[in-house]
Amino acid sequence: MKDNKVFVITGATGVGKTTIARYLQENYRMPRVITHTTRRPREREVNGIAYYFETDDSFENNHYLERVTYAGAKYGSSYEGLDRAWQKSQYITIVLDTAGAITYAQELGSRAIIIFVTVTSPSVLVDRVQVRGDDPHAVKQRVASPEFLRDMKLPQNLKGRAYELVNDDWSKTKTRLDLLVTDIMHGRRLPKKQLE
Ligand SMILES: Nc1ncnc2c1ncn2[C@@H]1O[C@H](COP(=O)(O)OP(=O)(O)OP(=O)(O)O)[C@@H](O)[C@H]1O
Ligand SMILES: Nc1nc2c(ncn2[C@@H]2O[C@H](COP(=O)(O)O)[C@@H](O)[C@H]2O)c(=O)[nH]1
Repeated sequence: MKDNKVFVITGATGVGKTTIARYLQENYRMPRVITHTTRRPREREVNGIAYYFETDDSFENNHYLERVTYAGAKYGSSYEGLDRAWQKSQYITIVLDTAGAITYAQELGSRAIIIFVTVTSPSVLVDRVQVRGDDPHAVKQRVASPEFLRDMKLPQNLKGRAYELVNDDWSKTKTRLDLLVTDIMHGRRLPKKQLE
């Protein structure tokens, strides 16, 4: 049986999780697990690509490995979504909040490679999501949520378990990702610390 792995990319809003998942998809052909949410689509977000957008009722029709509430909306990753992605590739990605990342670490053990993404100066995050085109009202609500503040810091349960990646400079981030992915694909273990 193939040694399936999922790269779990976690951290606060705007740190660059989705950008990292896209990079791994484009450069390493890693499919991203599409998760489910009840929040409204942002401009340019397409159903079945960004998320499966659900109503409160339809959200309940899936079988979730984990589910959370984040800034007032429901989010969940289904067993089916994970298996669909693993059918396409041994290495896949998923973008989760830190509560979801903790569950993945507990449930999947060494099959889950956890990457905790941060930035040195949190003030850049609002600028980044505004540049992305998020609705200013939604941004205000998001940065006031307890989940946003929580996800700025590596949770205790992930200390010594997650790779920490500072995404201030995109070209450095790509180099760090390339080194990590190559090591994982060759079965080499890096010590769990900040990726340099
Ligand atoms: N290193 C970087 N420097 C500057 N801008 C960046 C960098 N990395 C990502 N960005 C930009 O920041 C914005 C937010 O990135 P992204 O959507 O990947 O964040 P996210 O962590 O997935 O956010 P969310 O959790 O809200 O979906 C995007 O416009 C992206 O292009
Ligand atoms: N635990 C889970 N977290 C998820 C899932 N899908 C997305 N997310 C995370 O939620 C926040 C908010 O996302 P946004 O797209 O509204 O900005 C972010 O941290 C995502 O990574 C999921 O299925 N489970």
